[in-house]
Order: sequence, then C-alpha cells, then structure tokens
Amino acid sequence: MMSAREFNFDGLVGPSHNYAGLSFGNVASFSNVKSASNPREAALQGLAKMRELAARGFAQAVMPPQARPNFRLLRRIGFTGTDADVLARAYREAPVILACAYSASPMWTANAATVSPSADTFDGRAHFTAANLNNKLHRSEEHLQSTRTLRALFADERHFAVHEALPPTSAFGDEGAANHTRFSATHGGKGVEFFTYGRVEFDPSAPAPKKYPARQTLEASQAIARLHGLDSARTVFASQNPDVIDQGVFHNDVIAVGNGNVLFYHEQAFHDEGAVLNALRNALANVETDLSAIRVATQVVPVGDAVSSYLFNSQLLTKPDGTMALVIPQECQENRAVARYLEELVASGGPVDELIHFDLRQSMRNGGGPACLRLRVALTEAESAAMHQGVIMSDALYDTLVAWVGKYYRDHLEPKDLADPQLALECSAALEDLSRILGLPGLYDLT
Ligand SMILES: N=C(N)NCCC[C@H](NC(=O)CCC(=O)O)C(=O)O
Repeated sequence: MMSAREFNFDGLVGPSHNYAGLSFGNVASFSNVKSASNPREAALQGLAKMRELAARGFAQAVMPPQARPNFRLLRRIGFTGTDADVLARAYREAPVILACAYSASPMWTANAATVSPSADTFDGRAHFTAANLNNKLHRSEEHLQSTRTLRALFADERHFAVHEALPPTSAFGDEGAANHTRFSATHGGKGVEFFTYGRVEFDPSAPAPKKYPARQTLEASQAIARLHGLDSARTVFASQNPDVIDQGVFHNDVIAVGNGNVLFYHEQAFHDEGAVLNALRNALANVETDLSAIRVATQVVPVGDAVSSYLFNSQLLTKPDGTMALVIPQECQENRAVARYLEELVASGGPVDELIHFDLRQSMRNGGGPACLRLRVALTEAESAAMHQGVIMSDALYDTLVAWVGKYYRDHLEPKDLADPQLALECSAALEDLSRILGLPGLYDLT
C-alpha cells in the first residue's frame, strides 16, 4: 500500500462574492438575499482557514476562482453589444440573471467535482468528474472552468483522469463531493466510496422531497462510480432523507461527514439509517476496517440547529498522531445545543479530540461552511509530486494572496454594483494577475 495524504483544495473566494438569493432550498442563501457582501473579507476569511490548516501540517492547496461575469451566458441569451452594453441591459431587463452571471459560487469547491483516489479505481489513477450543478442556473456552467482547472492542476495522464461533467439534464443532476464520502483505514489504502442522492429520476416511487429540490440523482452517482471504475463491493449508494432536504439539507454534507473509518451524522440524515450503516459495515469489511459511527440524536441537536449552525458541514481531519480534529464554523459555538454537544464529543474519548473553529461568516451567509469550501483529494507521494505545485498553500503564497486581495477586492458589494462596468474590469484584472501568481498562464479563457 502506498502512503498518501489528503489535500484539501479550498476555493479562493472571487472578487464578485455577493448575496443574490439564488439557491432555493438553501436557507441561508434565501434569507440573505440582496444584503451587502464584503468580498475582501470573504476572501481573507477563506485564506485564514487555509493558512492555519497548512501551518498545522495538513496538506492544503488553493482552487482558483472563476471568471466573472459570465459573458458567455449573457451573450447566449441575447444580450449583445459591448461588454458594458451587455451589463447595462442585463441589469435593466434581467437583474437576477446578471447576478447569476456574477456569482462567486465556485468558491464552494466541494461541488466542483467528485474525486476517487487511485487506490479505489480500476486503472490505478486518481479520477475526477466535474459536477454539472445543473439544478441552479448560477452554478450550471461552473463545470466548464472546473474541468479546465482540474486538467491544469492534474495534467499528468499517467496519474490522473479528469472527466467532463455528466450530461446537463435533471436525470443526471450532480453536485460533486458534497454528496460523496470516502471511508478507509488510511488515505492510501483501498476505501469504500459512499454516494448519497436525493431522488431517482426513473423510479417515481423512490423517496423524494416535496418542498425543495433534490439536487443529486441516483443515476448521476451511478454514472460517476462507473466512470471512475469503482469496485461494486466497495461502493455504497444511499438515499438522503427527503424530509431533511425539505428542512434545508440541500447537500448531504450539511447533515453528515466522514473521514477514515468515522461517519459523523445526524440520525435523520438518511432515508433508511439501519440499511446505510449495514451497507457501510459490509463494504468496509472488504477492506478489513470497522465503521465507527458517531450518531447525533434529534433530541440533542434538532435538524434546524444542525442546519443553522452547520455542525455537520465541518471538516473531519486526521491529525499526524491519528486522532481527528473537527473544523467547525464559529456559528457552532453560538448555538447552545450544538456547543454543548461538541464539548461532550471532544471529552468522550472517541476519535474526535479537538475542535478548530473559524470565522467564515461571509461564506456562511450564502450557505457555505468549512466543508463546502474544500475539495478533498487524497494523493500518493508520486501523485502529489506530479500535480501542479503553484497552488500548494504556504506562508509565502498566503502573503502574496492577501496582498493580491488587498489590491483588487472591494469591501462592499450590493445588487446595484453589478451594473457597474468597472467591476467587470476589476474582476478580469484580478484573475489575470492570479493566473500569473499561481503559475497557471493558460488557466482562463479570457478572450
Ligand atoms: N454544501 C456545500 N457543499 N456547498 C454549499 C454551496 C452553497 C451554494 N450557495 C449559493 O450558491 C448561494 C448563492 C447566492 O444566493 O448568491 C449553493 O446553494 O449551491
């Protein structure tokens, strides 16, 4: 077995971060619609998390933001003329679509792709499939740049395979790693890949939410398992509980997180809790590993508190000594039930013995916690040497990026600012400079 480390690729928040209320079913996004955002603070909060985790010895990298506004989208739906014409008319006639074209949502890299480490795949390469995110207009074109970025970072085809997104239709609704968890004794050993979905396109009798959309289908999850060449004996598919989707659990990573052999989850997360645990235990038996399930009861933390605090949208990270730390948003400390639960958790003598909390309020107000902001990529030593090195977080890169943010980012953005043609120019200047900083000259198609 090869030794491997888990890199967390955190999304660098882009300069157009704003609150547009675009995600029906995501309570935070909906309730902060049209409030003023602070893109500079958002980016600095994300960078502070990256620096701190890197300083503690976790493998940390940065995923660059995407070009905004998305002129391609605006022009395709009939806005013509100069860029300034396009923006002015879109603002007048379709301000919500303009907000979609400006969304900085690629910051939530848990939705960028699904990743299967090389230990799990048929050809011994690490496989990536960009998520089509076709449930929401503002996220539905992210996969184009995500594929391009992943191919730039993981270019060596001897080690990596980067697949295009699934067909962009509701049958294949795919939200990437937010609905995917990998369990294994070690990052380098064979693991069990666990896919959760909210709906089955071709089985109308399958559970499905009534109020809010289910963004991931079983058909999409199965397609990814096929593309990545996963072994069916080590792959588990499970239905989310549709009732919690209707309470704001728009991705499974809002109600469960896994790492190593640990599943940390809310008792209401799955449609059939017992069947999920059994299936995971059986699959893990194939890699001689026991599941350690940490179950949180509704009585202790109601679903509403889990959703508002983002308790489960935490990162569960294995520390060098083998114990685990839970990376949580500050909101968890502010919720009494959750704070009390967490105190007991770390005192319980179980696998989680430390809490690391961050102020990620700018992202949280759009429904993005610590786990949304990162894409996990477990890499062997040879693979990590083969990936692009310019995105690995270090003190030097942190300092450079903080200065870069200071140069290009505004500290206040509200809906009317999206009509300002200057904002578009600032965004493109920032990204041009960033591609140089990261050593990725062809990263963006800025033509
Ligand atoms: N759970 C995970 N992994 N990711 C969180 C994604 C949050 C994102 N919010 C938004 O896209 C809000 C944009 C706005 O309203 O302006 C979404 O709903 O897709």
